[in-house]
Amino acid sequence: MIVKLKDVIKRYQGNRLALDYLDLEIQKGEVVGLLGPNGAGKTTAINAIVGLIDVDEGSIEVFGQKQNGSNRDVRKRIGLVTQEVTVYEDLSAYENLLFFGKLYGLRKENLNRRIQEVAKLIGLEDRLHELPKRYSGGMKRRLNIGCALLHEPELIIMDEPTVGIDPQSRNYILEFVKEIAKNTNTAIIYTSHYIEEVQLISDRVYIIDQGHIIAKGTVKELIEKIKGDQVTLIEVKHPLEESIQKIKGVSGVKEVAIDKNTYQIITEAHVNQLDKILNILASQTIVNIQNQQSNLEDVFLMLTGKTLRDSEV
Ligand SMILES: Nc1ncnc2c1ncn2[C@@H]1O[C@H](COP(=O)(O)OP(=O)(O)OP(=O)(O)O)[C@@H](O)[C@H]1O
Repeated sequence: MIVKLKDVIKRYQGNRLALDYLDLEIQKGEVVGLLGPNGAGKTTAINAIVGLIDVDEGSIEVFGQKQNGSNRDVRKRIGLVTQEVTVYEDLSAYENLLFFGKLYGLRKENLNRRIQEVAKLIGLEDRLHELPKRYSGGMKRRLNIGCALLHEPELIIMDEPTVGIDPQSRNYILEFVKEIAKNTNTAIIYTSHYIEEVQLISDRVYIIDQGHIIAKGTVKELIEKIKGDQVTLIEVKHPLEESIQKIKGVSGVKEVAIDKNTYQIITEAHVNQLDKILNILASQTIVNIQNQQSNLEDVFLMLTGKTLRDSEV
């Protein structure tokens, strides 16, 4: 087992519970997606795994050793990509890689070989001698990730690595995470509040909400949970909060939420209550109605009664 968290509790000032009996396990070679809205506890969980914060209760083992924050051997085997980009803007990309490589104890041929390999992986081999301040946000992000990969860590942790970057860089990152997973035996923890990403790259997914794992399994297993349920999306011009309760009152309706201008409604299979629902929405201008196959977003909605997005702060 690469990582094992059991009943971990973390309280911040004011008794705010960031982790609430959190359990998490990651095996060698697995890509694990940690999916949850902003404030769910993803970063806190990562900081606890890496040993950057102390937790109040529970146990954390990394590479079979108890995590106590001061074990340098454990730190050296982890590649951490934090939410903030931490590259030196006044050093070239090459010099950044050189600097971080040395920090991890790489030397000479080994260091050079790794810089070339990583530069290729992150797609910056042609722009290695430019200053990152001339890069796009996405390129800086890729360089930042590259710096954490040089020492061939056995565990890579990426905290929302695609937030706020261009789609090209985003695809690049997703592709090379998949490539690392395929070609090496590295365990990867990838946090995100983008369902599509997690769905695309994870072997297993943990859904976290309010510091607690509310569901786990492969994407397929999670979707199985609501298999048979129907998901209906009704887009209106001006959705009304009060309609949610009314729709929930229709028999066969399991969960309702509003995402932007769209009511997301999960109903039991073979129950057709569309006419009743449309009656409730009679005073609202309907733009579009569609039925869709269930996805992880719907699993989240079923489990928490809210969409991933409306939990954002
Ligand atoms: N240093 C801190 N002091 C007090 N409260 C904190 C601190 N760090 C996090 N929290 C709180 O703990 C909870 C979990 O935060 P955390 O950053 O782990 O969530 P997250 O899922 O990573 O969200 P995000 O994607 O926004 O970073 C939130 O309620 C947050 O406000």
